Amino acid sequence: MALKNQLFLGSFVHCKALDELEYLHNAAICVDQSGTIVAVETECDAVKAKETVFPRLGWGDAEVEVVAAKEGQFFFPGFIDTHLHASQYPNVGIFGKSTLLDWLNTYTFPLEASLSDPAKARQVYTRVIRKTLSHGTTCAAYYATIDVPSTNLLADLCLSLGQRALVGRVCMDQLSPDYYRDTSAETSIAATRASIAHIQAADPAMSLVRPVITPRFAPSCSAALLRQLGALAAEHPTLPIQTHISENAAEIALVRSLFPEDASYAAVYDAVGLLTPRTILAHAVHLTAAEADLVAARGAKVSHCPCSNSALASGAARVRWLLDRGVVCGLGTDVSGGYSASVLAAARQAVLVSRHVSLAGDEGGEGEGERGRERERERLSVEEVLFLATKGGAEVVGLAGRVGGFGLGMEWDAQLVGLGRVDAAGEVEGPDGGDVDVFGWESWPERMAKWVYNGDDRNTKRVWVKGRSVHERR
Ligand SMILES: O=c1[nH]c(=O)c2nc[nH]c2[nH]1
Repeated sequence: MALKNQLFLGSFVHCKALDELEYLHNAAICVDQSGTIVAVETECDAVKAKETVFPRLGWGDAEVEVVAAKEGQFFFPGFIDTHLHASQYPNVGIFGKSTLLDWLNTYTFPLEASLSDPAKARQVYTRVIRKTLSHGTTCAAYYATIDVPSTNLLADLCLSLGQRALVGRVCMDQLSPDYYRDTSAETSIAATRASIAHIQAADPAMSLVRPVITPRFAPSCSAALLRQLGALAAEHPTLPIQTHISENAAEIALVRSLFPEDASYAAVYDAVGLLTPRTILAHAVHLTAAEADLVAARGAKVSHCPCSNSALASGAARVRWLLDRGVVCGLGTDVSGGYSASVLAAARQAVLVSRHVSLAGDEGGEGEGERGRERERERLSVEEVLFLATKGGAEVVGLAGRVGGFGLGMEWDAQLVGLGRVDAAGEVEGPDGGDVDVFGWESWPERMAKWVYNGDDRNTKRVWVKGRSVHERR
């Protein structure tokens, strides 16, 4: 159905810089039928918009749908999940005491293999898209499985349900069970080509869905497969690439033993042309300084996955350290290594993990002088994790300037957030605010902090992607 022009009214909050949110109150944003922001006006209500903005845009009143945020609600850019496995969604929360390598064999490969059943794939993929949309995720970088038809189905479902996505057919030709492995590098490449062709035909302009070249991780790929994937990436210079790196100590030791001629894990990818500005590296928990510098020099990006890194006991990634080295970072839920499909939960965990990082090296006193200042810098703020969840994520998935904020010319990927309002009798008035109680005296930065620490999908009232309404909480 064709979109109408839309006028959004109320409070808008988005990231201006890494540590700075911009608050626009009594504002208006006009979004045209293509889903593009064509006007951002402050101190503007519906009457003023109709009198002064619509004529400028050539809009007649009758053609415009008006969406007004209620008192206390605000529009926020949609979240960008830079790393999750759609095929693992049924396993969220199921990992026992496992760590990465035994978790893959025990929980993950059997589930992923079972999604070659088309009915099961449709069920799981429909649910993960609806679930993530309900949490405000307007763009997701998905891993599917090795199965081409169900990978293609995931892309088709993203298009029909309206979620922006990168969709990757997983490449893996070694070190997994026989029942779940590409039979050779050549079959892996042929299957990947088939999936790329399908997704490109489904959305030729890549307006919503793009294929992404997806070597699972170095241990899953023979040297021949990695080389051929590097060649495929060179042949398709606009396609993104996604993989895992340096998540867990046993995995890093395995990479060292499998690729003894390469100086490091990052060097394995670099040697075959897979470390590029289009590359999304999930985890990056234990990178050495030389590897972080190589990643920065190549312009590759990092998806920080704090829920997964904590759940699978992989370690605490040093986000400030990566940012200081010039590595662009976003947030990933990493379902189902991560136990939640919510980017807000990942943002919250990113704050908490950064506080653990700041304790490393001594017994965690406040710290005096230089070390005390370093400690404080290591701790991420609410503003910073919201940046990672939106603008940072946009850069990670190659959509900087297009989504992640409310600038003129950007696409309207947004969520309407509502918090609980406590009345004079101590009851919550109006719609369900979930765990977030606002008394009315809080500043806006305090409200944002309350949302980050206690918010969930009950606060996500409505979601739009490219101007299309794709979720509404009833
Ligand atoms: O968190 C992770 N999830 C996975 O599915 C995976 N595969 C390789 N390495 C991985 N790490």
